[in-house]
Amino acid sequence: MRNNGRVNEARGSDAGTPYVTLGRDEWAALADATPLPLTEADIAKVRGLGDPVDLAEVDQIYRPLSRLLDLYSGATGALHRATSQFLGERASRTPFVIGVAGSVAVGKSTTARLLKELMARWPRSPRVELVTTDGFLYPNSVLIERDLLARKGFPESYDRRALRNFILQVKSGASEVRAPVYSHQVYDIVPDQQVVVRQPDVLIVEGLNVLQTAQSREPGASQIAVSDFFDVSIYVDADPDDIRRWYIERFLALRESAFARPDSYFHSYSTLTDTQAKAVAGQVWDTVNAPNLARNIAPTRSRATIILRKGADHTVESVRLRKL
Ligand SMILES: Nc1ncnc2c1ncn2[C@@H]1O[C@H](COP(=O)(O)OP(=O)(O)O)[C@@H](O)[C@H]1O
Ligand SMILES: CC(C)(COP(=O)(O)O)[C@@H](O)C(=O)NCCC(=O)O
Repeated sequence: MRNNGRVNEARGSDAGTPYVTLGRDEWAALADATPLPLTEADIAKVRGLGDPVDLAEVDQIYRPLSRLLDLYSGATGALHRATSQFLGERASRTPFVIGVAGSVAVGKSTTARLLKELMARWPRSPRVELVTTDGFLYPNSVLIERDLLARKGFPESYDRRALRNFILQVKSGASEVRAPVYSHQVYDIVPDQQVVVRQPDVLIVEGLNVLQTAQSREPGASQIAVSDFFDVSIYVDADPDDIRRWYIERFLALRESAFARPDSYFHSYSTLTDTQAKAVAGQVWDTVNAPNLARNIAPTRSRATIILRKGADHTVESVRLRKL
């Protein structure tokens, strides 16, 4: 295998799994020689609250990832053209679709936003759109009616059919597809607001449950899941104890920023002491987000094409790449 002018032995997959695991340095060496197209100011714009991602992390982790995705995008396009040729049809435009999954507070949004910026700077300047699945959560009124408000983020709290149809339409090349919008600030779907996606070259779909399979238990349910439309998927992974800590630290920081605004659903939390805020955040984590991670999200990790494993300081320690 050629790599930056060097020749490596082909790596075997990890015993009993379809993955090969690369340590941080080994992974970083796989970037090509092109310079990082982002500056510290670009990174500051996409960095999520509490996520310390910096230039070194983007250079060592995200630059090789962008290169791999560029290769995958080219190969997927070729496969799509082969299908069209076989069918005797003119190849239609279809976006390359990437799923980004992982727990609440693991930093998926930062990963997805960084990829958007990097991919938009590929030589052919593709149009990259990013959609988060929170827009497909049922409104609070519906969640209350179904006794699901304390399960926000669980698979059943989403309108999965609408999300699936949204991706199907974008992938089918529809000229304009609309998605609802969720506000963390008001903790609900925003009425009368939509995001409009117009024939992107790349679509990134980011959310907790994007790697779920179809719910075959539901009578009459479609056997097609959102994940069936992904050309590549990325799972952002970390030790649940670290994620719990990040969640609580972010809650403490939000208390002084987002929660302090009067329109915040959590405005009453803005006056909590540190001890009280830690207890509230810990309780939300333990009763909602931790069970969702254990029951619904973590079991989907083994379906991802790429697993980014973060250490306690949020930096990526290793990358697992599906080889088989
Ligand atoms: N209560 C909140 N108020 C305002 N912003 C929030 C709140 N909770 C989360 N966020 C922001 O929403 C985004 C998504 O958060 P989350 O679903 O936990 O995913 P992740 O941390 O993996 O990106 C993050 O940028 C986070 O800072
Ligand atoms: C909005 C979320 C469900 C995440 O949505 P996603 O975009 O991942 O589909 C999550 O951030 C959330 O608010 N969970 C509810 C529990 C909590 O307040 O932490």
